[in-house]
Amino acid sequence: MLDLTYEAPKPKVIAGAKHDWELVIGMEIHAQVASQSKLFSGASTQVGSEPNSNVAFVDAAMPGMLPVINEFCVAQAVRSGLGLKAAINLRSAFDRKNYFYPDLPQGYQISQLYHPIVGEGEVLVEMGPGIARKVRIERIHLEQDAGKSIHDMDPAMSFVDFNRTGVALMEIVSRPDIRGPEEAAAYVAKLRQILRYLGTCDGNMQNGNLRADVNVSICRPGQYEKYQATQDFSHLGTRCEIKNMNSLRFIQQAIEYEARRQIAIVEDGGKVDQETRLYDPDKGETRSMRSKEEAHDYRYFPCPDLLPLEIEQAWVDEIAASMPELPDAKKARFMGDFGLTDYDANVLTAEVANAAFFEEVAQGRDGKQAANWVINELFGRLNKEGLSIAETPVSSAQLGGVIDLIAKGEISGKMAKDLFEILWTEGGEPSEQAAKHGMKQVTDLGAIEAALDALMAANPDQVEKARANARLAGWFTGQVLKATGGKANPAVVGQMVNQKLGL
Ligand SMILES: Nc1ncnc2c1ncn2[C@@H]1O[C@H](COP(=O)(O)OP(=O)(O)OP(=O)(O)O)[C@@H](O)[C@H]1O
Ligand SMILES: [Mg+2]
Ligand SMILES: [Mg+2]
Repeated sequence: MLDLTYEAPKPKVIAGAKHDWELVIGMEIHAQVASQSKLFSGASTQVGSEPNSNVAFVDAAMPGMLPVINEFCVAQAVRSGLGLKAAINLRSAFDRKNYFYPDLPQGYQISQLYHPIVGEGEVLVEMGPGIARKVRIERIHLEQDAGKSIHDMDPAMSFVDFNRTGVALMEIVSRPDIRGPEEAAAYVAKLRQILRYLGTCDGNMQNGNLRADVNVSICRPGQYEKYQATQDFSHLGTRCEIKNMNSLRFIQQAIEYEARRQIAIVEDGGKVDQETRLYDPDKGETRSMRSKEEAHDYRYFPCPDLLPLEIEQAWVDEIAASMPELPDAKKARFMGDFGLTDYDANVLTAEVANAAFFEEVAQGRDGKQAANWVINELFGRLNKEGLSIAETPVSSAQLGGVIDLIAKGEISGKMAKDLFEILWTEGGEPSEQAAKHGMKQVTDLGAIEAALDALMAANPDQVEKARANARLAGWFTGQVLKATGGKANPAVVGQMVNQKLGL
């Protein structure tokens, strides 16, 4: 495997009225666990069902109902942890996080504050070829999602849908190692990519399947290094937490706005209050939701309904043995085995299904050529039509067939594009379609020779001129190509012309 060595990108610096400021960002990502049933009940996690149709008695907090842990959700959390190179805690425990809200029938959320299932890990976030930052993961804990309040159905009433109540979430908490808006977006994108490779979260941000709480603070240059050296947070500024972001673009806008807001406060001699804020994309600003003083007292305590969660190392090892190849490893392998550029390798490994398709096309063929065809022709066309790779009308075998015809000199690169178009609309076997549509280049030496002989016989003066001046031989090549309707292979014709003219 190729060893990718990286240098760290520079932190973003914002010039205030008085000083330069650096950004410090830490994220809490809520990722919905990909699972058929909920964390503590057998109710379905299906989205788009009739409201309140996927609700077990325990989800609705009926008296006397007890939660039963879903082993598959635990396995998914372990798999996610392994994917982030994190320590797996063989013993973890659930706590009650108490608060009152209409979409939370229990009046508490079962979460893991003190003993999360996953400990420290890391994510490599690339900011360009050879430039990447390691973002440390502090922990991943399992918790229940809440239901959904619906306020827009009736002007006078509110409704509540408990279908999402009790669905398993992983809260993935990073250290404050992210140093700018672009890095923050790249971090979320990378995490999403890893989870999708692992199959532990669908990562559909629009549906809120993956959402981020973004913690932002500012500090003077040099302060962050002191924090890094000591892990002492007092070197950093006070953080504000922007809740529930589910768009990479808005995450960047919110961070930028929030940093400038904090800089203005501090340069004005004020102090940043630690508070929870919301981003309003229409106004492009964050506003306060609640300050530290108003913060919930969650009255955390160990959930008496659940025993501590004990898992065995052998089970963790079993999960580790079934891990798929992850994005960084796949990218390095594509660059090494297929000679791809950093850019092409990123594009081809962005989604695991795309990577698999590319590998089928590239196997036993020229990797760079396969990459060009997959990225420029296939992905270009899929994008234009709004189709996913699963819906492609041209299979990997068909695309491979097109590349083989070019490699054998049977069709030209230009014709190959026409052939691709035919396969896209009509389907069929590439070689047969090329023949049927008269695309195959004449590599039949007999046919080329006959055309050339006739041409030389009809133009004795041209023959003489070309023998005296080799640069005029190209005329014959051009004429033969014309005579064969552009289907002769130019290299083959050129060679034969030289040979016949004795050049
Ligand atoms: N000075 C700071 N600047 C930016 N981010 C910070 C700073 N200090 C801490 N953070 C980040 O804030 C996040 C804190 O998340 P954590 O889940 O530990 O606690 P919380 O936000 O207090 O609790 P809750 O889960 O109830 O929101 C982490 O991602 C951490 O890296
Ligand atoms: Mg948190
Ligand atoms: Mg938080």
